[in-house]
Amino acid sequence: MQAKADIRKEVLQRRNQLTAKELESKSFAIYDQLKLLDIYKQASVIYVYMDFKNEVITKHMIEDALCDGKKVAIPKIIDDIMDFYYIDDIENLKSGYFGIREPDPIMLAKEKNSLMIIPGVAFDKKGHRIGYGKGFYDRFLHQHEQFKKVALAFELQVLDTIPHETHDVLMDRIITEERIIIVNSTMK
Ligand SMILES: Nc1nc2c(c(=O)[nH]1)N(C=O)[C@@H](CNc1ccc(C(=O)N[C@@H](CCC(=O)O)C(=O)O)cc1)CN2
Ligand SMILES: Nc1ncnc2c1ncn2[C@@H]1O[C@H](COP(=O)(O)OP(=O)(O)OP(=O)(O)O)[C@@H](O)[C@H]1O
Repeated sequence: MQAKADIRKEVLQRRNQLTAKELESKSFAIYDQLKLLDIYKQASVIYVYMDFKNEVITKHMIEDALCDGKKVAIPKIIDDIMDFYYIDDIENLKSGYFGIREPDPIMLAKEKNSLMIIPGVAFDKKGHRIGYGKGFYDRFLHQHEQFKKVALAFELQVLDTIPHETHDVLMDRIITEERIIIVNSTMK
């Protein structure tokens, strides 16, 4: 099996080759599927990343969610710890960690069992995830076990199997532009 670092490099290289048009259309297809899920429709709060580089675009989701009256919480890294803060306007995000747009750390989000929309570099069908290698999501999710974890990824990011460790937290669903991978069928 390939080492995590090799997989990260290879998948990022492939994801970087997507054109702006492909990014848009695939991201819309993913958002369209997410919108149909009961867990999304019923969520009054969503924890979601602000897309950067060639991640699945979340901008429209954030704008729609705020418009629909959902509370939206976005991650920010402070002293090497990731936490989530509510935002009321996407325009108020500021360039932070590695240039990712982050919220002002004013309203700390403290939900325990909300829906979390998770980014990543590579996934496998069993719900394993490789991120940028800093373990931010793993650590956060270990401390917040009750979140419903829905990952967004392009099909090119889903591999048959990826190396995993005991501290890895599994995704419940992975949505790509082609399918929804159900890892945890008991999640409602
Ligand atoms: N949109 C988004 N926000 C997020 C995350 C994420 O994956 N996506 N995170 C999830 O943890 C946290 C930030 N984690 C990060 C960890 C490392 C690097 C980083 O090293 N970036 C370098 C190298 C990338 C590469 O390997 O090519 C860079 O961007 O130059 C960036 C973000 C919190 N916010
Ligand atoms: N629950 C945890 N507690 C303590 N350290 C952890 C935990 N999870 C991950 N780490 C550490 O964080 C580092 C990166 O972990 P890993 O390679 O799993 O990150 P990743 O999932 O690719 O990245 P990220 O979550 O930032 O997107 C490793 O050194 C790992 O030991």
